[in-house]
Amino acid sequence: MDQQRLDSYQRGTSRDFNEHVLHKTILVGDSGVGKTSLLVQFDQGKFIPGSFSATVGIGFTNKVVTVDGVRVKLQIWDTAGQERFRSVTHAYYRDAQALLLLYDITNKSSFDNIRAWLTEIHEYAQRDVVIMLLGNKADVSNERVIRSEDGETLAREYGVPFMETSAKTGMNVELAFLAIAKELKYRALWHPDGPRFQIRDFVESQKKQPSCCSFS
Ligand SMILES: Nc1nc2c(ncn2[C@@H]2O[C@H](COP(=O)(O)OP(=O)(O)OP(=O)(O)O)[C@@H](O)[C@H]2O)c(=O)[nH]1
Repeated sequence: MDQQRLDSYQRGTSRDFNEHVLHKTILVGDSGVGKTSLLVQFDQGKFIPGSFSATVGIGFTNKVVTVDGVRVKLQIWDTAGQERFRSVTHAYYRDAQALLLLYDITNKSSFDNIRAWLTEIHEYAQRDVVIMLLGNKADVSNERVIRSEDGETLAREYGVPFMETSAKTGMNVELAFLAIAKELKYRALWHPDGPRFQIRDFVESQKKQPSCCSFS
């Protein structure tokens, strides 16, 4: 991009915002938390139970999200949760603009490992990367072992937005990517006189809670 176009792009007056910018977004979290399923639900609007073998290494899907009339191109990378692929996935953190960090609400160790994931993210990713915490499998209420409040408390501690999702029912799946796209668009078109956008407030105002929570 030449300087003039870069300036107009940064002022938010460029018409080719979507044409030039691919926003790299990465899905991370323990093996089996539902990263591939979440991406398939977002990309294809469907859930195929038990159909995916564990992700090997890393792969990506491009998806355009329309935010306030602007098309934001997300390049969403699905990483392998298994420990043995960790050195491969670290290399991808560096130029990521957003990270969706997942745990499984029916699996305590996937939640306990979130702190270790955040330590890795802080070590390998850019300092200003957008991070969102997602408690997935919110549809499985009878096997829930992590309360929604626990996810909220952890997210507050790290200053990141949080919501529960279900790759099965689609609950909050689009919202998670929309919120990321909105934040990235806001940053790219930031202008001191422009409207402010707070991703955490947006998520809090939009997110749906699971219809039934038998766990207490
Ligand atoms: N009920 C329910 N099952 C889910 C949900 N998301 C994923 N699953 C199931 O959980 C299992 C693991 O899902 P994957 O999407 O392969 O998990 P992953 O995080 O990509 O796993 P790795 O590739 O090993 O890192 C599969 O059997 C999915 O069908 C969900 O929201 N609800």
